[in-house]
Amino acid sequence: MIRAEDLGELLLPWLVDQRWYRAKARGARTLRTVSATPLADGLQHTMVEVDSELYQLPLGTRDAFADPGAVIAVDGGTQVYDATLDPELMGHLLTLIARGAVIGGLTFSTEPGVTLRTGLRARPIGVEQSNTSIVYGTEYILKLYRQPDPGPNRDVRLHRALRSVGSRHIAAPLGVIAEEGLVLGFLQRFLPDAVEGWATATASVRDLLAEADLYANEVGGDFAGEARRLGAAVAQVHASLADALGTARAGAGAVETEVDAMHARLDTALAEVPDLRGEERTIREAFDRVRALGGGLTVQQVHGDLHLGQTLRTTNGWVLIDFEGEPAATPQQRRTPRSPLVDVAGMLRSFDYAAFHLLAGEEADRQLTARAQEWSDRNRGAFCDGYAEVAGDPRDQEVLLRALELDKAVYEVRYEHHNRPEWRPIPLAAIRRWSFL
Ligand SMILES: Nc1ncnc2c1ncn2[C@@H]1O[C@H](COP(=O)(O)OP(=O)(O)O)[C@@H](O)[C@H]1O
Ligand SMILES: O=P(O)(O)O[C@H]1O[C@H](CO)[C@@H](O[C@H]2O[C@H](CO)[C@@H](O)[C@H](O)[C@H]2O)[C@H](O)[C@H]1O
Repeated sequence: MIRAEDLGELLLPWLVDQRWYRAKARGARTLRTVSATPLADGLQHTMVEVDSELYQLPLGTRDAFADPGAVIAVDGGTQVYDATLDPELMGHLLTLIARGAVIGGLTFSTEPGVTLRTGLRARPIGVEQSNTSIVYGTEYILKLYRQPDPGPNRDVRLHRALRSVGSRHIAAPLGVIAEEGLVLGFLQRFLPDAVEGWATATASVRDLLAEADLYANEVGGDFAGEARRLGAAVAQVHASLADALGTARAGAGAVETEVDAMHARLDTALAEVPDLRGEERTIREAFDRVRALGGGLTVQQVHGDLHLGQTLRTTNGWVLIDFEGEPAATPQQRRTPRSPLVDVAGMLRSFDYAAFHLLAGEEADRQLTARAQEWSDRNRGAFCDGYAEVAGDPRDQEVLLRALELDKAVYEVRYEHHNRPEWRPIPLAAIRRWSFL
């Protein structure tokens, strides 16, 4: 058995370097192996506690692993590495799910009625992610939650709920890996023809910025039709979630709690990012206007962390992925029903990101800024039009929508500050633009 403690000195800096390691700013000091389960020759499933937070770490061991860059440590002449990078070892996981295996405390299961094909070539998806996903052939994708949530897994629960009412806008859930009630892995249908919404949207922005003399509706890569269809798809997902899991009326007390939470998130962001201070008053006023709405709000389960990177355009329309909810929220907060406008606000912010990301860090150019603004307005509008074709027009709830967008932008300023400082000007500039309205 490999004990993470024995690899401590090498494992800790490696962990802090991983995109999925959440407490980057704090670093990592202590390490404890919580469970170590051999799953196959050279594959050990490991749960470790890093400074009292639980992480999932499948470890591989070989005399010499093909990718020397992936090696974490050498233990008595054997290389120890991140097993998610080893196609053969990841192939075992699919076999275990297909068989419904139980090994130690780990259970592998398929969803009712699902029969899996095994022996498919496994490959890591290879994009920067919060978790780690492995693709099997062109058929399945397995997400391994790096920091699994205690209690019911929201991603799995919401996918099952959407599946139960026949939603066309998700990738079908196929199987689960769990340990003592903790969901560690989620297998879904892979959509091989899918293109990320972020990629298609930003290609369209590039087209526009390259065409000095054409308007957004005249360039080849106009995105407004897609933005409208995406708006309709998001509204349909909201309707399906309401069908499957119900809606509720959040009374005045719950609205107060929501507004207080926005202020608290702003307090945290202000303490970490002083650049926000100039905008504090405008943001707080926008939050407080929500208190005056009275009458309460209709709330339900929503996506919770919706942006263009969580949308896939397939030949059959738009699909939403990753229903874990906002990474910075606690599991309890993520489970609390919220207004569907939370997702609308997330998408509207994302159109603004797509429009302005090419200009971040550049000397302000009035012409390019105006073009980016044109793209943003056109596509934000089209998204709301599409949403309104299926449900109420989100723009009719202007006060709430504005507060939620600002709340999201504050979250983004903090997110970028810690993860991509060069992108921090994108949400900051958006907040400043609103400040001058
Ligand atoms: N069903 C799927 N079919 C095709 N690609 C997918 C599918 N699910 C996820 N992806 C790809 O994997 C990436 C990461 O998936 P996601 O669920 O967002 O993981 P994470 O929680 O790690 O961010 C997505 O951005 C998308 O490119
Ligand atoms: O890792 P997740 O997908 O759960 O979400 C986190 O990372 C996102 C960045 O990948 C971040 O999204 C922000 O950047 C996007 C462009 O890369 C943009 O489309 C989003 O609108 C913007 O919020 C997300 O906020 C964060 O939770």
